[in-house]
Amino acid sequence: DDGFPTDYEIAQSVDTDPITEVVEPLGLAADDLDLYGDDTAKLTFDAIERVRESDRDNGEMILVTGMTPTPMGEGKTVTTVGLSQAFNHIGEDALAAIREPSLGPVFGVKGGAAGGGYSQVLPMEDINLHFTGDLHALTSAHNLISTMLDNHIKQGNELDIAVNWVEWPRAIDMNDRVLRETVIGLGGDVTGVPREDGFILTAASELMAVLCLADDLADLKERVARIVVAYDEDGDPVTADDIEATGAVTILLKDALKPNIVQTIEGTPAFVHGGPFANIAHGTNSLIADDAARKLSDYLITEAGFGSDLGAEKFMNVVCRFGEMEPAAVTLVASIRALKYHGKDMWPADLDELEATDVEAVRGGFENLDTHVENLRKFGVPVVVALNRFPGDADEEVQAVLDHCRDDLGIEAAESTVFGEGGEGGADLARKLITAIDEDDEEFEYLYDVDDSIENKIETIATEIYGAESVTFQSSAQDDIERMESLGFDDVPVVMSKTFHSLSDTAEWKGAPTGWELEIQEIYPSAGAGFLVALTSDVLTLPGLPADPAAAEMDIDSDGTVSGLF
Ligand SMILES: Nc1ncnc2c1ncn2[C@@H]1O[C@H](COP(=O)(O)OP(=O)(O)O)[C@@H](O)[C@H]1O
Ligand SMILES: O=COP(=O)(O)O
Ligand SMILES: [Mg+2]
Repeated sequence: DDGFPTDYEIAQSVDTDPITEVVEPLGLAADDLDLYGDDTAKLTFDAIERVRESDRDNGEMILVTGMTPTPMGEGKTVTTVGLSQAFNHIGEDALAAIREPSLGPVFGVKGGAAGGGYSQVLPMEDINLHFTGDLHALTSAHNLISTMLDNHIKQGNELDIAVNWVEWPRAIDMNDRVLRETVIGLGGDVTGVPREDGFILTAASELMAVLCLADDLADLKERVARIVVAYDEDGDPVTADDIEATGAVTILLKDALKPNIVQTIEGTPAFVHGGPFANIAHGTNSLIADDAARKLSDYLITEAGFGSDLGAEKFMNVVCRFGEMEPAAVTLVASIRALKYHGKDMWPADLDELEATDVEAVRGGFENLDTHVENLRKFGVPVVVALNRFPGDADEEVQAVLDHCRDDLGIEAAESTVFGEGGEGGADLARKLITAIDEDDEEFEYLYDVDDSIENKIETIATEIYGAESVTFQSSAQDDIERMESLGFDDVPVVMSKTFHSLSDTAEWKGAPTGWELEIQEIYPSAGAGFLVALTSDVLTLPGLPADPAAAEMDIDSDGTVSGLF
Protein backbone atom coordinates (compact mmCIF):
# COMPACT_ATOMS: atom_id res chain seq x y z
CA ASP A 1 0.00 0.00 0.00
CA ASP A 2 1.88 3.09 -1.25
CA GLY A 3 -0.46 5.51 0.49
CA PHE A 4 -1.91 6.44 -2.88
CA PRO A 5 -5.72 6.22 -2.80
CA THR A 6 -7.13 3.19 -4.64
CA ASP A 7 -8.85 3.63 -8.00
CA TYR A 8 -12.13 3.01 -6.23
CA GLU A 9 -11.44 5.62 -3.53
CA ILE A 10 -10.53 8.20 -6.18
CA ALA A 11 -13.65 7.30 -8.17
CA GLN A 12 -15.82 7.65 -5.07
CA SER A 13 -14.33 11.09 -4.34
CA VAL A 14 -15.66 12.54 -7.60
CA ASP A 15 -19.24 13.72 -8.16
CA THR A 16 -20.27 12.64 -11.62
CA ASP A 17 -22.46 14.91 -13.73
CA PRO A 18 -25.70 13.58 -15.27
CA ILE A 19 -24.71 11.90 -18.53
CA THR A 20 -27.33 14.02 -20.34
CA GLU A 21 -25.25 17.11 -19.42
CA VAL A 22 -21.92 15.44 -20.22
CA VAL A 23 -22.94 14.67 -23.83
CA GLU A 24 -24.68 18.02 -24.48
CA PRO A 25 -21.51 19.71 -25.87
CA LEU A 26 -21.42 16.89 -28.44
CA GLY A 27 -24.79 17.99 -29.78
CA LEU A 28 -26.52 14.97 -28.26
CA ALA A 29 -29.87 15.52 -26.57
CA ALA A 30 -31.62 13.44 -23.91
CA ASP A 31 -33.80 11.69 -26.50
CA ASP A 32 -30.63 10.47 -28.25
CA LEU A 33 -29.95 8.38 -25.17
CA ASP A 34 -31.34 5.27 -23.51
CA LEU A 35 -30.50 6.06 -19.89
CA TYR A 36 -29.11 3.40 -17.56
CA GLY A 37 -29.20 5.45 -14.36
CA ASP A 38 -27.92 9.05 -14.14
CA ASP A 39 -24.35 8.58 -15.37
CA THR A 40 -24.58 5.85 -18.00
CA ALA A 41 -26.42 5.70 -21.31
CA LYS A 42 -26.59 3.95 -24.66
CA LEU A 43 -26.77 5.90 -27.91
CA THR A 44 -30.03 5.08 -29.72
CA PHE A 45 -29.93 3.67 -33.27
CA ASP A 46 -31.60 6.84 -34.57
CA ALA A 47 -28.93 8.97 -32.94
CA ILE A 48 -26.17 6.74 -34.37
CA GLU A 49 -27.61 7.10 -37.89
CA ARG A 50 -27.99 10.88 -37.53
CA VAL A 51 -24.45 11.29 -36.23
CA ARG A 52 -23.02 9.01 -38.92
CA GLU A 53 -24.71 11.00 -41.68
CA SER A 54 -23.54 14.37 -40.37
CA ASP A 55 -21.32 16.15 -42.90
CA ARG A 56 -18.74 16.92 -40.22
CA ASP A 57 -15.30 15.54 -41.11
CA ASN A 58 -14.24 12.47 -39.20
CA GLY A 59 -11.98 13.30 -36.28
CA GLU A 60 -8.35 12.17 -36.27
CA MET A 61 -8.00 8.73 -34.72
CA ILE A 62 -5.11 8.03 -32.36
CA LEU A 63 -4.48 4.39 -31.50
CA VAL A 64 -2.99 3.52 -28.10
CA THR A 65 -0.99 0.31 -28.06
CA GLY A 66 1.89 -0.99 -25.98
CA MET A 67 5.10 -2.91 -25.71
CA THR A 68 5.01 -6.54 -24.56
CA PRO A 69 3.48 -6.15 -21.08
CA THR A 70 3.99 -7.69 -17.66
CA PRO A 71 0.88 -9.67 -16.64
CA MET A 72 -0.42 -6.57 -14.85
CA GLY A 73 -0.55 -4.44 -17.99
CA GLU A 74 1.45 -1.23 -18.58
CA GLY A 75 -1.27 1.40 -18.86
CA LYS A 76 -2.86 1.50 -22.32
CA THR A 77 -6.37 2.03 -20.94
CA VAL A 78 -5.10 4.54 -18.38
CA THR A 79 -3.24 6.35 -21.18
CA THR A 80 -6.27 6.26 -23.51
CA VAL A 81 -8.51 7.86 -20.89
CA GLY A 82 -5.74 10.19 -19.74
CA LEU A 83 -4.96 11.34 -23.29
CA SER A 84 -8.59 12.16 -24.02
CA GLN A 85 -8.53 14.32 -20.87
CA ALA A 86 -5.15 15.82 -21.86
CA PHE A 87 -6.46 16.91 -25.28
CA ASN A 88 -9.41 18.61 -23.58
CA HIS A 89 -7.01 20.11 -21.01
CA ILE A 90 -5.06 21.84 -23.82
CA GLY A 91 -8.25 23.07 -25.45
CA GLU A 92 -8.71 20.38 -28.10
CA ASP A 93 -11.91 18.34 -28.61
CA ALA A 94 -11.28 14.67 -27.92
CA LEU A 95 -13.20 11.55 -26.95
CA ALA A 96 -12.02 8.18 -25.72
CA ALA A 97 -13.32 4.84 -26.95
CA ILE A 98 -12.33 1.82 -24.87
CA ARG A 99 -13.58 -1.71 -24.41
CA GLU A 100 -15.89 -2.86 -21.67
CA PRO A 101 -14.33 -5.14 -19.02
CA SER A 102 -14.84 -8.89 -18.69
CA LEU A 103 -15.57 -10.34 -15.25
CA GLY A 104 -12.82 -12.88 -15.91
CA PRO A 105 -9.86 -10.57 -15.30
CA VAL A 106 -11.82 -8.43 -12.78
CA PHE A 107 -11.90 -11.39 -10.36
CA GLY A 108 -8.56 -12.74 -11.54
CA VAL A 109 -5.16 -11.12 -12.09
CA LYS A 110 -5.51 -7.85 -13.99
CA GLY A 111 -8.54 -6.48 -12.22
CA GLY A 112 -10.70 -3.86 -13.87
CA ALA A 113 -10.29 -2.24 -17.27
CA ALA A 114 -11.71 1.21 -16.63
CA GLY A 115 -8.33 2.93 -16.42
CA GLY A 116 -7.01 4.01 -13.03
CA GLY A 117 -5.91 6.82 -10.76
CA TYR A 118 -7.02 10.20 -12.14
CA SER A 119 -7.51 8.71 -15.60
CA GLN A 120 -10.44 6.37 -15.31
CA VAL A 121 -14.00 6.21 -16.55
CA LEU A 122 -16.87 6.38 -14.08
CA PRO A 123 -18.76 4.75 -12.47
CA MET A 124 -15.83 2.29 -12.43
CA GLU A 125 -17.46 -0.22 -10.07
CA ASP A 126 -20.51 -0.53 -12.34
CA ILE A 127 -18.42 -0.57 -15.54
CA ASN A 128 -16.23 -3.34 -14.12
CA LEU A 129 -19.23 -5.43 -13.00
CA HIS A 130 -22.60 -5.68 -14.78
CA PHE A 131 -22.41 -2.29 -16.57
CA THR A 132 -25.29 -2.24 -19.07
CA GLY A 133 -25.51 -6.02 -19.34
CA ASP A 134 -23.79 -6.39 -22.72
CA LEU A 135 -21.51 -9.24 -21.60
CA HIS A 136 -24.46 -11.07 -20.03
CA ALA A 137 -26.46 -10.62 -23.26
CA LEU A 138 -23.55 -11.96 -25.30
CA THR A 139 -23.13 -14.96 -22.98
CA SER A 140 -26.84 -15.80 -23.22
CA ALA A 141 -26.90 -15.32 -26.99
CA HIS A 142 -23.80 -17.49 -27.40
CA ASN A 143 -25.29 -20.27 -25.29
CA LEU A 144 -28.67 -20.05 -27.02
CA ILE A 145 -26.85 -21.15 -30.19
CA SER A 146 -25.29 -24.06 -28.28
CA THR A 147 -28.63 -25.03 -26.77
CA MET A 148 -30.42 -24.97 -30.13
CA LEU A 149 -27.59 -26.90 -31.75
CA ASP A 150 -27.66 -29.75 -29.26
CA ASN A 151 -31.42 -29.69 -29.29
CA HIS A 152 -31.33 -30.11 -33.08
CA ILE A 153 -29.08 -33.14 -32.68
CA LYS A 154 -31.37 -34.57 -29.98
CA GLN A 155 -34.53 -33.98 -32.01
CA GLY A 156 -33.44 -36.18 -34.92
CA ASN A 157 -30.47 -34.29 -36.37
CA GLU A 158 -32.12 -33.55 -39.73
CA LEU A 159 -29.07 -31.52 -40.80
CA ASP A 160 -26.91 -34.60 -40.24
CA ILE A 161 -24.54 -32.61 -38.01
CA ALA A 162 -21.33 -34.52 -37.35
CA VAL A 163 -21.54 -34.83 -33.58
CA ASN A 164 -17.76 -34.78 -33.24
CA TRP A 165 -17.37 -31.82 -35.57
CA VAL A 166 -19.22 -29.12 -33.68
CA GLU A 167 -17.18 -25.90 -33.82
CA TRP A 168 -19.31 -23.81 -31.49
CA PRO A 169 -18.33 -24.17 -27.80
CA ARG A 170 -20.28 -22.80 -24.87
CA ALA A 171 -19.30 -19.48 -23.26
CA ILE A 172 -18.99 -18.07 -19.77
CA ASP A 173 -17.80 -14.68 -18.55
CA MET A 174 -15.62 -16.10 -15.79
CA ASN A 175 -12.04 -17.47 -15.70
CA ASP A 176 -13.21 -21.00 -14.95
CA ARG A 177 -10.44 -23.18 -16.42
CA VAL A 178 -12.08 -26.52 -15.51
CA LEU A 179 -14.73 -25.85 -18.16
CA ARG A 180 -12.21 -25.74 -20.99
CA GLU A 181 -12.91 -29.34 -21.99
CA THR A 182 -16.17 -31.01 -20.96
CA VAL A 183 -18.37 -33.94 -21.94
CA ILE A 184 -22.08 -33.14 -22.33
CA GLY A 185 -25.22 -35.15 -23.07
CA LEU A 186 -24.63 -37.71 -20.33
CA GLY A 187 -27.63 -39.27 -18.58
CA GLY A 188 -28.98 -41.56 -21.25
CA ASP A 189 -31.25 -41.06 -24.19
CA VAL A 190 -33.60 -38.72 -22.34
CA THR A 191 -30.79 -36.18 -22.14
CA GLY A 192 -29.26 -36.33 -25.55
CA VAL A 193 -26.24 -37.47 -27.49
CA PRO A 194 -23.02 -37.48 -25.43
CA ARG A 195 -20.22 -35.47 -27.04
CA GLU A 196 -17.11 -33.51 -26.16
CA ASP A 197 -17.68 -29.79 -25.65
CA GLY A 198 -16.01 -26.96 -23.79
CA PHE A 199 -16.35 -23.33 -22.77
CA ILE A 200 -14.59 -20.20 -23.94
CA LEU A 201 -14.55 -16.79 -22.28
CA THR A 202 -17.36 -14.59 -23.64
CA ALA A 203 -14.70 -12.10 -24.79
CA ALA A 204 -13.48 -14.81 -27.19
CA SER A 205 -16.92 -15.59 -28.61
CA GLU A 206 -17.41 -14.88 -32.29
CA LEU A 207 -20.57 -13.04 -31.24
CA MET A 208 -18.32 -10.50 -29.45
CA ALA A 209 -16.42 -9.92 -32.69
CA VAL A 210 -19.70 -9.76 -34.64
CA LEU A 211 -21.07 -7.17 -32.20
CA CYS A 212 -17.88 -5.11 -32.54
CA LEU A 213 -17.82 -5.17 -36.35
CA ALA A 214 -21.53 -4.90 -37.22
CA ASP A 215 -22.78 -1.68 -38.83
CA ASP A 216 -26.34 -1.81 -37.51
CA LEU A 217 -29.09 -4.24 -36.47
CA ALA A 218 -29.69 -5.55 -40.01
CA ASP A 219 -25.96 -6.17 -40.53
CA LEU A 220 -25.71 -7.81 -37.09
CA LYS A 221 -28.51 -10.21 -38.05
CA GLU A 222 -26.86 -11.09 -41.39
CA ARG A 223 -23.58 -11.74 -39.64
CA VAL A 224 -25.19 -13.94 -36.97
CA ALA A 225 -26.86 -15.96 -39.72
CA ARG A 226 -23.47 -16.69 -41.36
CA ILE A 227 -21.75 -18.04 -38.25
CA VAL A 228 -20.45 -21.57 -38.87
CA VAL A 229 -21.44 -23.66 -35.82
CA ALA A 230 -20.63 -27.16 -37.08
CA TYR A 231 -19.98 -29.35 -40.12
CA ASP A 232 -22.25 -32.13 -41.38
CA GLU A 233 -21.14 -35.67 -42.21
CA ASP A 234 -20.27 -34.50 -45.76
CA GLY A 235 -17.98 -31.82 -44.34
CA ASP A 236 -20.31 -29.01 -45.37
CA PRO A 237 -20.71 -26.08 -42.93
CA VAL A 238 -23.82 -25.78 -40.76
CA THR A 239 -24.66 -22.17 -39.84
CA ALA A 240 -26.57 -20.48 -37.06
CA ASP A 241 -29.28 -19.83 -39.63
CA ASP A 242 -29.45 -23.53 -40.51
CA ILE A 243 -30.41 -24.27 -36.89
CA GLU A 244 -32.89 -21.34 -36.99
CA ALA A 245 -31.15 -19.35 -34.26
CA THR A 246 -30.65 -16.08 -36.15
CA GLY A 247 -33.70 -14.14 -35.01
CA ALA A 248 -33.63 -15.13 -31.38
CA VAL A 249 -29.89 -14.47 -31.05
CA THR A 250 -30.26 -11.04 -32.64
CA ILE A 251 -33.16 -10.21 -30.31
CA LEU A 252 -30.91 -11.02 -27.33
CA LEU A 253 -28.26 -8.61 -28.72
CA LYS A 254 -30.48 -5.74 -29.85
CA ASP A 255 -29.56 -3.51 -26.89
CA ALA A 256 -25.97 -4.71 -26.56
CA LEU A 257 -25.34 -3.40 -30.09
CA LYS A 258 -25.94 0.18 -28.93
CA PRO A 259 -22.71 1.81 -27.73
CA ASN A 260 -22.41 2.82 -24.07
CA ILE A 261 -21.46 6.37 -23.11
CA VAL A 262 -20.05 7.33 -19.73
CA GLN A 263 -17.70 10.07 -18.50
CA THR A 264 -14.05 10.23 -17.49
CA ILE A 265 -13.06 11.42 -14.04
CA GLU A 266 -12.56 14.90 -15.57
CA GLY A 267 -16.04 14.90 -17.05
CA THR A 268 -15.25 14.26 -20.71
CA PRO A 269 -17.51 11.80 -22.58
CA ALA A 270 -16.15 8.32 -23.24
CA PHE A 271 -17.50 5.41 -25.28
CA VAL A 272 -17.14 1.99 -23.63
CA HIS A 273 -18.41 -0.76 -25.92
CA GLY A 274 -17.54 -4.30 -26.85
CA GLY A 275 -14.82 -6.29 -25.12
CA PRO A 276 -12.77 -8.69 -27.26
CA PHE A 277 -9.31 -9.45 -25.85
CA ALA A 278 -6.40 -9.06 -28.25
CA ASN A 279 -4.72 -12.43 -27.62
CA ILE A 280 -7.78 -14.65 -28.26
CA ALA A 281 -9.79 -12.18 -30.42
CA HIS A 282 -9.32 -8.94 -32.35
CA GLY A 283 -8.89 -6.75 -29.29
CA THR A 284 -10.61 -3.40 -29.91
CA ASN A 285 -13.95 -1.75 -29.11
CA SER A 286 -16.87 -1.63 -31.51
CA LEU A 287 -16.77 0.06 -34.90
CA ILE A 288 -20.14 1.62 -34.07
CA ALA A 289 -18.48 3.46 -31.16
CA ASP A 290 -15.56 4.53 -33.36
CA ASP A 291 -17.90 5.72 -36.15
CA ALA A 292 -20.00 7.77 -33.73
CA ALA A 293 -17.04 9.15 -31.78
CA ARG A 294 -15.17 10.24 -34.92
CA LYS A 295 -18.20 12.27 -36.01
CA LEU A 296 -18.55 13.88 -32.59
CA SER A 297 -15.03 15.11 -31.97
CA ASP A 298 -11.81 16.37 -33.58
CA TYR A 299 -9.77 13.58 -32.00
CA LEU A 300 -10.69 10.02 -31.02
CA ILE A 301 -8.30 8.20 -28.69
CA THR A 302 -8.86 4.46 -28.78
CA GLU A 303 -6.98 1.40 -27.51
CA ALA A 304 -6.05 -2.04 -28.83
CA GLY A 305 -5.29 -4.79 -26.33
CA PHE A 306 -1.95 -6.18 -25.17
CA GLY A 307 1.24 -5.45 -27.16
CA SER A 308 1.31 -3.99 -30.66
CA ASP A 309 1.97 -7.53 -32.03
CA LEU A 310 -1.63 -8.34 -31.05
CA GLY A 311 -4.09 -5.47 -30.65
CA ALA A 312 -2.41 -2.95 -32.95
CA GLU A 313 -1.67 -5.45 -35.74
CA LYS A 314 -5.32 -6.51 -35.75
CA PHE A 315 -6.54 -2.93 -35.46
CA MET A 316 -4.58 -1.98 -38.58
CA ASN A 317 -5.10 -5.10 -40.70
CA VAL A 318 -8.65 -6.05 -39.66
CA VAL A 319 -10.56 -3.26 -37.91
CA CYS A 320 -9.34 -0.35 -40.06
CA ARG A 321 -9.92 -2.42 -43.21
CA PHE A 322 -13.52 -3.22 -42.20
CA GLY A 323 -14.15 0.25 -40.81
CA GLU A 324 -12.55 2.04 -43.79
CA MET A 325 -10.58 4.16 -41.39
CA GLU A 326 -6.96 4.71 -40.44
CA PRO A 327 -5.05 5.93 -37.40
CA ALA A 328 -3.53 9.42 -37.76
CA ALA A 329 -0.93 8.47 -35.15
CA VAL A 330 -0.05 5.70 -32.72
CA THR A 331 0.87 6.07 -29.06
CA LEU A 332 3.13 3.23 -27.94
CA VAL A 333 2.89 2.86 -24.16
CA ALA A 334 6.09 1.81 -22.41
CA SER A 335 6.80 1.47 -18.71
CA ILE A 336 10.01 1.24 -16.71
CA ARG A 337 8.78 -1.97 -15.11
CA ALA A 338 8.06 -3.63 -18.46
CA LEU A 339 11.44 -2.55 -19.84
CA LYS A 340 13.19 -4.08 -16.79
CA TYR A 341 11.00 -7.21 -17.10
CA HIS A 342 12.48 -7.71 -20.60
CA GLY A 343 15.93 -6.43 -19.67
CA LYS A 344 16.17 -8.98 -16.86
CA ASP A 345 14.72 -11.71 -19.11
CA MET A 346 12.26 -12.40 -16.29
CA TRP A 347 9.65 -15.15 -16.31
CA PRO A 348 7.37 -15.33 -14.47
CA ALA A 349 7.10 -11.62 -13.61
CA ASP A 350 8.08 -10.68 -10.06
CA LEU A 351 6.75 -7.15 -9.69
CA ASP A 352 8.59 -6.63 -6.38
CA GLU A 353 11.88 -7.40 -8.08
CA LEU A 354 11.03 -4.84 -10.75
CA GLU A 355 10.80 -2.07 -8.14
CA ALA A 356 14.55 -1.57 -7.61
CA THR A 357 16.18 1.20 -9.67
CA ASP A 358 18.24 -0.44 -12.42
CA VAL A 359 19.05 1.68 -15.48
CA GLU A 360 21.00 -1.15 -17.11
CA ALA A 361 17.95 -3.43 -16.90
CA VAL A 362 15.87 -0.62 -18.43
CA ARG A 363 18.33 -0.42 -21.32
CA GLY A 364 18.15 -4.21 -21.65
CA GLY A 365 14.45 -3.85 -22.44
CA PHE A 366 14.96 -1.46 -25.35
CA GLU A 367 15.13 -4.31 -27.91
CA ASN A 368 11.47 -5.13 -27.16
CA LEU A 369 10.41 -1.46 -27.32
CA ASP A 370 12.39 -0.92 -30.53
CA THR A 371 10.80 -3.93 -32.22
CA HIS A 372 7.33 -2.59 -31.44
CA VAL A 373 8.31 0.84 -32.85
CA GLU A 374 9.78 -0.70 -36.01
CA ASN A 375 6.71 -2.89 -36.48
CA LEU A 376 4.31 0.03 -36.14
CA ARG A 377 6.32 2.13 -38.62
CA LYS A 378 5.66 -0.57 -41.24
CA PHE A 379 2.03 0.61 -41.39
CA GLY A 380 3.14 4.10 -42.44
CA VAL A 381 1.88 5.83 -39.29
CA PRO A 382 3.76 8.21 -36.98
CA VAL A 383 4.60 6.71 -33.57
CA VAL A 384 5.04 8.63 -30.31
CA VAL A 385 6.23 6.70 -27.26
CA ALA A 386 4.32 7.37 -24.01
CA LEU A 387 6.43 6.51 -21.01
CA ASN A 388 3.74 5.81 -18.46
CA ARG A 389 5.39 6.83 -15.20
CA PHE A 390 4.69 4.62 -12.17
CA PRO A 391 5.40 5.66 -8.57
CA GLY A 392 8.97 4.71 -7.74
CA ASP A 393 10.34 5.10 -11.28
CA ALA A 394 13.71 6.85 -10.91
CA ASP A 395 14.50 10.03 -12.88
CA GLU A 396 17.60 8.43 -14.41
CA GLU A 397 15.54 5.48 -15.62
CA VAL A 398 12.98 7.80 -17.20
CA GLN A 399 15.69 9.94 -18.80
CA ALA A 400 17.39 6.85 -20.28
CA VAL A 401 14.17 5.97 -22.12
CA LEU A 402 13.50 9.48 -23.40
CA ASP A 403 17.12 9.84 -24.57
CA HIS A 404 16.99 6.43 -26.29
CA CYS A 405 13.84 7.34 -28.23
CA ARG A 406 15.24 10.67 -29.33
CA ASP A 407 18.88 9.70 -29.98
CA ASP A 408 18.62 6.07 -31.13
CA LEU A 409 15.12 5.74 -32.56
CA GLY A 410 14.69 9.27 -33.83
CA ILE A 411 11.09 9.42 -32.61
CA GLU A 412 9.25 11.59 -30.13
CA ALA A 413 8.64 10.31 -26.61
CA ALA A 414 6.82 11.91 -23.72
CA GLU A 415 6.72 11.10 -20.05
CA SER A 416 3.09 10.61 -19.09
CA THR A 417 1.78 11.15 -15.57
CA VAL A 418 -1.92 10.90 -16.40
CA PHE A 419 -2.42 8.23 -13.74
CA GLY A 420 -1.37 10.52 -10.92
CA GLU A 421 -2.28 13.89 -12.45
CA GLY A 422 -5.14 13.30 -14.91
CA GLY A 423 -5.24 15.21 -18.19
CA GLU A 424 -2.56 17.72 -17.20
CA GLY A 425 -0.11 14.82 -16.95
CA GLY A 426 -0.58 14.08 -20.66
CA ALA A 427 -0.30 17.60 -22.11
CA ASP A 428 3.24 17.09 -23.47
CA LEU A 429 2.22 13.76 -25.00
CA ALA A 430 -0.90 15.31 -26.55
CA ARG A 431 1.08 18.16 -28.11
CA LYS A 432 3.67 15.75 -29.53
CA LEU A 433 0.90 13.66 -31.07
CA ILE A 434 -0.73 16.72 -32.65
CA THR A 435 2.65 17.74 -34.11
CA ALA A 436 3.27 14.19 -35.38
CA ILE A 437 -0.13 14.22 -37.10
CA ASP A 438 0.41 17.65 -38.63
CA GLU A 439 3.87 16.70 -39.92
CA ASP A 440 2.96 13.21 -41.16
CA ASP A 441 3.50 12.75 -44.88
CA GLU A 442 3.32 8.96 -45.15
CA GLU A 443 0.50 6.81 -46.50
CA PHE A 444 -1.18 4.31 -44.17
CA GLU A 445 -0.86 0.78 -45.54
CA TYR A 446 -2.00 -2.71 -44.55
CA LEU A 447 0.60 -5.38 -44.03
CA TYR A 448 -1.00 -7.81 -46.51
CA ASP A 449 -3.68 -7.98 -49.16
CA VAL A 450 -6.74 -10.12 -48.36
CA ASP A 451 -6.27 -11.83 -51.74
CA ASP A 452 -2.88 -13.17 -50.65
CA SER A 453 -2.94 -16.89 -49.82
CA ILE A 454 -3.84 -17.84 -46.24
CA GLU A 455 -0.29 -19.12 -45.72
CA ASN A 456 1.17 -15.88 -47.02
CA LYS A 457 -1.00 -13.69 -44.79
CA ILE A 458 0.02 -15.69 -41.72
CA GLU A 459 3.69 -15.77 -42.74
CA THR A 460 3.66 -12.00 -43.25
CA ILE A 461 2.33 -11.37 -39.74
CA ALA A 462 4.68 -13.95 -38.19
CA THR A 463 7.87 -12.69 -39.85
CA GLU A 464 7.15 -8.95 -40.06
CA ILE A 465 5.55 -8.53 -36.62
CA TYR A 466 6.51 -11.46 -34.37
CA GLY A 467 10.08 -11.80 -35.73
CA ALA A 468 9.64 -15.48 -36.63
CA GLU A 469 12.12 -17.03 -39.07
CA SER A 470 9.35 -19.08 -40.71
CA VAL A 471 5.96 -20.70 -40.11
CA THR A 472 5.04 -24.39 -39.99
CA PHE A 473 1.45 -25.51 -40.42
CA GLN A 474 0.47 -28.68 -38.55
CA SER A 475 -1.21 -31.21 -40.87
CA SER A 476 -4.58 -30.39 -39.28
CA ALA A 477 -3.98 -26.71 -40.08
CA GLN A 478 -3.10 -27.64 -43.68
CA ASP A 479 -6.43 -29.50 -43.93
CA ASP A 480 -8.14 -26.41 -42.50
CA ILE A 481 -6.53 -24.22 -45.17
CA GLU A 482 -7.71 -26.52 -47.96
CA ARG A 483 -11.23 -26.52 -46.55
CA MET A 484 -11.27 -22.72 -46.20
CA GLU A 485 -10.14 -22.41 -49.82
CA SER A 486 -12.76 -24.90 -51.03
CA LEU A 487 -15.43 -23.01 -49.05
CA GLY A 488 -14.27 -19.80 -50.70
CA PHE A 489 -13.41 -18.41 -47.30
CA ASP A 490 -9.80 -17.45 -47.92
CA ASP A 491 -9.93 -13.85 -49.16
CA VAL A 492 -10.43 -12.41 -45.69
CA PRO A 493 -8.09 -11.02 -42.99
CA VAL A 494 -6.55 -13.31 -40.38
CA VAL A 495 -6.87 -12.84 -36.60
CA MET A 496 -3.99 -14.58 -34.83
CA SER A 497 -4.52 -16.20 -31.44
CA LYS A 498 -1.17 -16.03 -29.61
CA THR A 499 0.28 -15.50 -26.14
CA PHE A 500 0.58 -11.85 -25.12
CA HIS A 501 3.56 -12.53 -22.83
CA SER A 502 6.05 -12.53 -25.70
CA LEU A 503 6.46 -11.22 -29.24
CA SER A 504 6.91 -14.91 -30.08
CA ASP A 505 4.53 -17.81 -29.43
CA THR A 506 6.51 -18.79 -26.33
CA ALA A 507 5.46 -16.93 -23.17
CA GLU A 508 8.82 -17.04 -21.40
CA TRP A 509 10.82 -15.57 -24.29
CA LYS A 510 11.31 -11.87 -23.51
CA GLY A 511 12.84 -9.07 -25.55
CA ALA A 512 12.82 -9.64 -29.32
CA PRO A 513 13.20 -13.40 -29.93
CA THR A 514 14.81 -14.35 -33.26
CA GLY A 515 15.67 -17.62 -35.02
CA TRP A 516 12.43 -19.36 -34.05
CA GLU A 517 9.58 -20.90 -36.02
CA LEU A 518 5.87 -20.15 -35.51
CA GLU A 519 3.67 -23.24 -35.46
CA ILE A 520 0.02 -23.02 -36.51
CA GLN A 521 -2.25 -25.61 -34.89
CA GLU A 522 -5.62 -24.82 -36.39
CA ILE A 523 -7.38 -22.32 -38.62
CA TYR A 524 -11.11 -21.80 -38.47
CA PRO A 525 -13.55 -19.33 -40.03
CA SER A 526 -15.36 -16.62 -38.11
CA ALA A 527 -17.79 -16.28 -41.00
CA GLY A 528 -20.03 -13.89 -39.09
CA ALA A 529 -17.15 -11.58 -38.17
CA GLY A 530 -15.62 -11.95 -41.64
CA PHE A 531 -12.16 -13.20 -40.80
CA LEU A 532 -10.17 -16.38 -40.21
CA VAL A 533 -8.74 -17.26 -36.78
CA ALA A 534 -5.33 -18.95 -36.64
CA LEU A 535 -4.43 -20.71 -33.37
CA THR A 536 -0.80 -20.87 -32.32
CA SER A 537 0.41 -23.07 -29.44
CA ASP A 538 -1.83 -23.55 -26.40
CA VAL A 539 -3.51 -20.16 -26.25
CA LEU A 540 -6.09 -20.32 -23.50
CA THR A 541 -9.47 -19.19 -24.78
CA LEU A 542 -10.71 -19.77 -21.25
CA PRO A 543 -8.16 -18.40 -18.75
CA GLY A 544 -7.94 -19.60 -15.14
CA LEU A 545 -7.78 -17.77 -11.84
CA PRO A 546 -4.42 -17.27 -10.08
CA ALA A 547 -3.61 -18.84 -6.71
CA ASP A 548 -4.66 -15.57 -5.02
CA PRO A 549 -7.54 -14.23 -7.12
CA ALA A 550 -8.50 -10.58 -6.76
CA ALA A 551 -11.95 -11.85 -5.82
CA ALA A 552 -10.61 -13.13 -2.51
CA GLU A 553 -9.71 -9.56 -1.49
CA MET A 554 -13.10 -8.07 -2.34
CA ASP A 555 -15.76 -7.06 0.14
CA ILE A 556 -18.89 -4.99 0.48
CA ASP A 557 -20.20 -3.43 3.66
CA SER A 558 -23.78 -2.94 4.75
CA ASP A 559 -24.14 0.46 3.08
CA GLY A 560 -22.96 -0.98 -0.23
CA THR A 561 -19.42 0.37 -0.17
CA VAL A 562 -17.25 -1.98 -2.17
CA SER A 563 -13.58 -2.71 -1.42
CA GLY A 564 -10.88 -4.66 -3.23
CA LEU A 565 -12.34 -3.89 -6.66
CA PHE A 566 -9.50 -2.54 -8.80
N1 LIG B 1 1.16 5.23 -14.02
C1 LIG B 1 0.59 4.30 -13.25
N2 LIG B 1 0.83 4.26 -11.92
C2 LIG B 1 0.26 3.30 -11.15
N3 LIG B 1 -0.57 2.32 -11.62
C3 LIG B 1 -0.84 2.34 -12.94
C4 LIG B 1 -0.28 3.30 -13.82
N4 LIG B 1 -0.74 3.04 -15.09
C5 LIG B 1 -1.53 1.95 -14.99
N5 LIG B 1 -1.60 1.53 -13.70
C6 LIG B 1 -2.34 0.35 -13.22
O1 LIG B 1 -1.79 -0.77 -13.90
C7 LIG B 1 -2.82 -1.68 -14.30
C8 LIG B 1 -2.80 -1.80 -15.82
O2 LIG B 1 -3.24 -0.56 -16.38
P1 LIG B 1 -4.16 -0.61 -17.70
O3 LIG B 1 -4.36 0.78 -18.19
O4 LIG B 1 -5.36 -1.45 -17.43
O5 LIG B 1 -3.17 -1.38 -18.68
P2 LIG B 1 -3.53 -2.08 -20.08
O6 LIG B 1 -4.77 -1.46 -20.59
O7 LIG B 1 -2.32 -1.82 -20.91
O8 LIG B 1 -3.69 -3.54 -19.75
C9 LIG B 1 -4.13 -1.09 -13.76
O9 LIG B 1 -4.39 -1.65 -12.48
C10 LIG B 1 -3.81 0.38 -13.62
O10 LIG B 1 -4.62 1.02 -12.63
O1 LIG C 1 -6.95 -7.55 -24.66
C1 LIG C 1 -6.27 -7.08 -23.72
O2 LIG C 1 -6.39 -5.78 -23.35
P1 LIG C 1 -5.47 -5.06 -22.27
O3 LIG C 1 -4.07 -5.13 -22.78
O4 LIG C 1 -6.00 -3.64 -22.21
O5 LIG C 1 -5.65 -5.80 -20.97
MG1 LIG D 1 -6.64 -2.25 -20.98
